[in-house]
Formats: sequence, structure tokens, C-alpha cells
Amino acid sequence: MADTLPGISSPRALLRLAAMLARDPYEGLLAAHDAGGEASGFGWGAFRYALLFGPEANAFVFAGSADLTVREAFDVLVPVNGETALIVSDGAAHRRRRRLVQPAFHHRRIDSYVARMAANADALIDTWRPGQTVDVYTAFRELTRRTTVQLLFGDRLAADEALLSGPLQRALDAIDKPYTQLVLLRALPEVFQRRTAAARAEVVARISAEIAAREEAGDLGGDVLGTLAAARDDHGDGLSDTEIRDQVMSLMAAGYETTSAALGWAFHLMLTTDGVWERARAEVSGVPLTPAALASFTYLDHVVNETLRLFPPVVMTVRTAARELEFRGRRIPEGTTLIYSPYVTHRMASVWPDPGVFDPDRWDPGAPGHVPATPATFLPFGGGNHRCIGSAFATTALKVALARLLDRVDGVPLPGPVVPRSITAMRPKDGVPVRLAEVRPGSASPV
Ligand code: HEM
Repeated sequence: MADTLPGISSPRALLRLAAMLARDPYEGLLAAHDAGGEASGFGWGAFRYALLFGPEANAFVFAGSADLTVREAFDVLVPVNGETALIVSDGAAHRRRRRLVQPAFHHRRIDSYVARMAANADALIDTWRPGQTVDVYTAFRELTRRTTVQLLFGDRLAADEALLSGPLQRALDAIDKPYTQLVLLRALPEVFQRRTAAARAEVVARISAEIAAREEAGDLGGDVLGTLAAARDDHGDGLSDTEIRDQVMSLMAAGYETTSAALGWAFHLMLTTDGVWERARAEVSGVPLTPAALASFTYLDHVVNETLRLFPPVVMTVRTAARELEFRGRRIPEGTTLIYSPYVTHRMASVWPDPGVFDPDRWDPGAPGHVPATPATFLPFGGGNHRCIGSAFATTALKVALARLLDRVDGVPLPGPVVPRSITAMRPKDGVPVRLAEVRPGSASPV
């Protein structure tokens, strides 16, 4: 029988790794890769972990959908996302739900969001004045939350600012914690879950009321909520009420912190890397924002890809081995929690030359030394059967927001480091404060 993965076996070394991951998860993961290579293991029994890093490991995870499950691995998300959310569903139930949710993210539908996304960004920029200091990340985070809810679930829910900044944010914050902390909190049901359950219950009640109001009006609506409510499988069966509510909760949980995090990093990197802001601005300046125009902004595409490479909001993610597996001739026992990491892959020098450098030109197929990305080398949206269902929505939202900022604003970053926090949505810890040098009038809404 093959040996298990080589790894850390002494309790002291294990404690050192745990402390390092708790102190600085990003450096901790990179150090775990330096120390253990592309496949290592640690822990015992029910707490056995495998760290799988790099393209070969990613391809192994993405191909193994039947043998790698999410329900147990993501148990910590259930109090907010619900039992039937895609990210905690396996097997046939996952396939069925995913087929029913997929049409809601069809590219034609996403194209129809561009004008609203741009108008919302313009309305925010309209409130800014030259000379003012603005934390662009935080301002756009709130805007992204409202816009996401508006486009996916309608104006009525989006207008309820008390719901968005109150119970919805409390529910989302409850799962925005280090994985180890979530596992510990999940073991304390009374303490952790009462507050979270109350917050989720409030949001779910509002979603139910929204669906009931639409049913009474005889129009389910053309947004994602309406599409989910109207969806039918080959047998004519739709999503149950519980399934609809869980999808709504989990789309909000998965969607807006990740997207606004990427926006914050992109804005910061563009302003602080010589020449990038000017080149991107030259591309978008004065061009009316249509879906076709967005698709033609290739330099902006490179900026977005490079941002998602260097700062992938989902730093690492997990699966459970549903049976004994073998990787590179080593045994992975059934029940092992597998950890794979977009962040580590994106910063491996063997995969990406000068991995720490923000260089949008590395995405230009005509550039010398261009290394084409593959699903196993560039994975900000994961891969395999659980690949992000909202990736096109997210990249469209990012490009629209950046295009409006480029067209209308010039800023000078305030001095001081911009450091990350969180591994489920890695974002600038203290925001991205800038002093606005110029705020130009928007074409639709002059300042
Ligand atoms: C830049 C923004 C985003 C990033 C970096 C991101 C990243 C990811 C990643 C890495 C996964 C896979 C997790 C895993 O396999 O364990 C995922 C799954 C998912 N994402 Fe996103 N996401 C983003 C935006 C969105 C948006 C806007 C939505 C919806 C509005 C969304 C909805 C989902 C859902 C529902 C899943 C689970 C899919 C399934 O299990 O079948 N995400 N996302």
C-alpha cells in the first residue's frame, strides 16, 4: 500500500504552522508550500489535512468531483448559506440545482446589467469633490452590495438599506472569519449560531415577502430572483422555497465581498504602478459603456486578470476526500480535508515569472515571454464542478466600476501600506484612501 503524504508529524511543528497561519495566513500558506512542496499532509484522524499546491494538484482537485465533496468541508457556511446552497451541495443534488441556477447568469442577462452598473457608479462619483479624501474601496464596497442586490433581487430589496447594512451584513460577517476559527465556533452552537440564525432569519423573511409580493402581482420578474422562482428541470420540477432562499443568501454571501475586494486591489495597484492608470484611462476615456465596448477594453482585461492573479479574493478553499485517494503515488485517506490555494499557485515562480510583480502586460499574447494561463495555473474563480457561477457577473461589475473611475477621477494614494485581511474575501484591511485630485463630470450625470 502507498505511503500517506509526507508532512508535519510532530505536535510542536504543527503548532508552529497553526500559529503562523493564524498570524499571517498568506505568508503561512507560502511557507507551508516552501516547506512541504506541492503535496504534504498533517493532522490525525478526523483532523487530517492535505495541502495541495500548484497546477498538477489543482487539476487533480478539479477532476475529482465525485470523490471530493463539499458538504462536510463547508459545514461552517451552512448557518448563513443554508443546507441547499450550491457551495454545500454534492452529487446529483448539486448538478440539478446548478442547472436551475445557471440561466440566471447567462451572458445576455449580464450584458443587460451594464447600464445600471455604470449609472450606480456615476451616482457615487457624483457625490465626490476634488481635494476630498475618499476611501474608494469602502465606498465601492457599499455600492457593490447595493448594486448586486438590486440586479439580482430587485429594487425593493436593494432600497432597504437597513436590511443590507444590518442583518444581511451581520450574517455575512459571521462567516468572514479564519477557517480554523469557524470550525471552533461551529462547535459552539449556542454562542455562535443564535445571533447568526437571527440575522439570516430576518433576511430570509424579507426574501419570502418579496417572492410572495411578486406572486400576488402575477409577475415573478426578470431578475435572478424571478429566474430562480420560475426555473424548471426536465421533469417540470422547480426549486423548493428553501432552495430559492438558500441560493439568494449564498449568492449574496459569495458575490459582493469578493467583487468589491478585487475592485479595491485593482484600484490600488493601478494607481501605484507606473503608467498603468494612464494607459487604462486612454483605453476607456470617453467611450460610452456598452457590452461591446467593455469587451474591447483588452488592457483593462489584463489589469483585472493581473489583479485577480496577485490578490485572488478566495485565497484557499477545501474539499473532503469521500474515499481513499492517491496523488503522486501517495495515499490520501478517506475523510482527509484537502486544501488547495489560488493564492499559492498564483505566486509560484515556477508557474508565473516574477510572481510578486504587478504586470498587466504579462497577459498580452504578443508580449515577449508571455505564458498562457490554463485553468490549473490561473484559478481565481476555482474550477471543476463548483467553479464560480458568478465569474462573468463579477468581471463585468469590476470592469464597469474601473472604467467609470478611470474616466472621471484622478487620485493620489495616501502614504502608508495597504495590507490584506481575510482568506474568504482577501481585501485591503484599512481600505484604499486617496486624495481626489480631479473629479470630471459624468456624461449622464454632470457634477
Ligand atoms: C471577484 C469576484 C469573485 C471571486 C474571486 C469568486 C471566487 C469563487 C471561487 C474561488 C469559487 C469556488 C469555491 C470552491 O470551489 O471551493 C466560487 C464559487 C461560487 N461563487 Fe464566486 N467569486 C466571485 C464573485 C461571485 C459572484 C458575483 C457571485 C454571484 C453573484 C458568485 C457566486 C458563486 C457561487 C454560487 C459559487 C458556488 C458554485 C458551486 O458550488 O457550484 N461569485 N467563487
